[in-house]
Amino acid sequence: ENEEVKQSLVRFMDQLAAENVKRDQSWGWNMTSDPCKDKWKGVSCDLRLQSVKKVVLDELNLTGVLDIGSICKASSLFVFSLVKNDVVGLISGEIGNCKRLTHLYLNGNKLSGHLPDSLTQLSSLKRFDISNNNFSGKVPDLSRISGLLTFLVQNNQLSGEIPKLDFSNLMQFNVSNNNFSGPLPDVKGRFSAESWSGNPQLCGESISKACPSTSPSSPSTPRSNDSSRKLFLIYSGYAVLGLIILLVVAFILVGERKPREDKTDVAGKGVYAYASSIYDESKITVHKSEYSASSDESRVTMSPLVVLRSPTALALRFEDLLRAPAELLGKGKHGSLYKVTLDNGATTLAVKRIKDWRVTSRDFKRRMQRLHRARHPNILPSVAYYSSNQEKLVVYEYQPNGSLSRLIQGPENVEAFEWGSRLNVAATLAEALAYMHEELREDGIAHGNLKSTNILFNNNMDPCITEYGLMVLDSKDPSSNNSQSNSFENNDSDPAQVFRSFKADIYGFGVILLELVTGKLVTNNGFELVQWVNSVVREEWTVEVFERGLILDGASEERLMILLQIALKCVNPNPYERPDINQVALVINALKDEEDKSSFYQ
Ligand SMILES: Nc1ncnc2c1ncn2[C@@H]1O[C@H](COP(=O)(O)OP(=O)(O)OP(=O)(O)O)[C@@H](O)[C@H]1O
Repeated sequence: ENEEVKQSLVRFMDQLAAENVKRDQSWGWNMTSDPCKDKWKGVSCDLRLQSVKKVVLDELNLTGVLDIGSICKASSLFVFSLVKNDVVGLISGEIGNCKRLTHLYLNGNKLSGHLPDSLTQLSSLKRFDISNNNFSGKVPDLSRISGLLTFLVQNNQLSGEIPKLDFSNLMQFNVSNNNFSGPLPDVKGRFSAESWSGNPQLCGESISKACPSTSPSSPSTPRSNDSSRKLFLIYSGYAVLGLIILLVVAFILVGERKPREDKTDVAGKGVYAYASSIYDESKITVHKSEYSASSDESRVTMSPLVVLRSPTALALRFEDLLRAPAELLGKGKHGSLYKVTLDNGATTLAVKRIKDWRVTSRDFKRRMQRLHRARHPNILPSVAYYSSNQEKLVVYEYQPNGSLSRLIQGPENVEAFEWGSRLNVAATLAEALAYMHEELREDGIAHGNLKSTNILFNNNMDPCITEYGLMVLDSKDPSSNNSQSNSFENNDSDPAQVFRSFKADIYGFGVILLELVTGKLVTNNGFELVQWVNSVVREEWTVEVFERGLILDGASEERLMILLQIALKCVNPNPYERPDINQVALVINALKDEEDKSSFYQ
């Protein structure tokens, strides 16, 4: 860390009034030592970048005030935890510097005062726990933090309406025992009544308390008021009617004078307006490009693109997509992938053209809409899709930071992929897959083609699973325990087929784990890698399996071995013997916690 950051960190610790804590030589947090090299108390670093990654100061009897602006000077901070101390106040400072902060745990202190507005700037935040403190006032609008998984603020004195949040990914939520008031947000009973309890002024269906009617009419209103309101309504009715007639006449006159405008030119109308307007039209005309339909004509007629979310400020249009420069990134068994550049390079998309998917447009659309609703921060959402009888396209945002496959097998000069980060990736992916399996089991939609080229790193370098649900097992293929095919004939409702496709994901995940621990190249759906690992383990040379660099870097052999055992269970040739993803996620997350603890306290 540079001197300025170090100074801020020392200031941060001084504010915590840590003098009542015995600080021995190993404590650090002074200007004469280095947070990373000298392993300051509670500090973990990115070994390659030598930057502070985590600060965990749980249960250390710390008092004083929390100068969050100073700790945020370490802009590479991911995790900040100050659980169960006696800290009383919060100085908000430049909290926005903590751009990469994903975990903020302040629970179990005596923190009071208002929450700073700058919290809204923590756009990477996933876990937020300030429960069991004395915070008061309103919670700032956090609805733009789209990846929030945990929001725990119970046992404070917070007030105002229930804060604005993006509820779509939230898994843990509790606002109980505060002074919140007003109606509950519409979250369809996803959280138990206890999560809201202890807020006497809250109302809503989920807590069986009707909200007071907002209608202004009341029996005690004087009669004269009533009649004047009636008169006002009558006159406004006439005025609106007059205005409508005027507009219709003006519209007809203008229509007669002007030549007909291009129907599809609706840029600026907003993506959703555009999507629905073209969706209602039965057909639009587009120019053929390299990755458009296989017809030889230069102009072909197609059904429209359905836009789910737009990565650009303007509406995403199919014509633009087809006309834009496209670069072929890959041509596999299941289709091709193109990098498409729009708006003179301002927007880059990845367009997957799926080969031979025999699914009706109706079923495809239903599947894509269902996938769109099951959102998770580590699952890359599709931006748009297109379906005709000959063609299925799915559009994603282009992720410039490469895939997991590239990171594992990349040349020596790409950044070292250390053991802690590998375990982190494994735990994140397991959690994301567990979430999707839970959400989509009833619909029978598994990933279908889980492999390390389909794990991409987003702008925060968080791993994201892409192409979820775009492949389906071929029930007629006897070797389909782990091979995928698009011979899809709406088998989502066949329980045996659904079972096998979910278990094929477990196999795919097992191969990814093997890649992470061995650092070896995968070919043929990982079949050779699985064979090789099994043969080495059979000969009891298990340690030889692990990538040498990991052991040399001091990765825990015990934890490597546990991860290997999980991987081998996942790639069991018998799908019935493969574990459930929830069990897998649980064990890997426990491993990760252990790893985190050992690196915090070593
Ligand atoms: N949204 C994206 N942004 C950036 N790169 C991507 C994106 N989606 C895929 N890629 C990368 O593009 C390359 C080609 O993708 P493609 O999907 O064709 O490969 P594949 O996953 O090996 O094949 P298939 O999915 O047909 O089995 C892969 O290296 C993949 O990591």
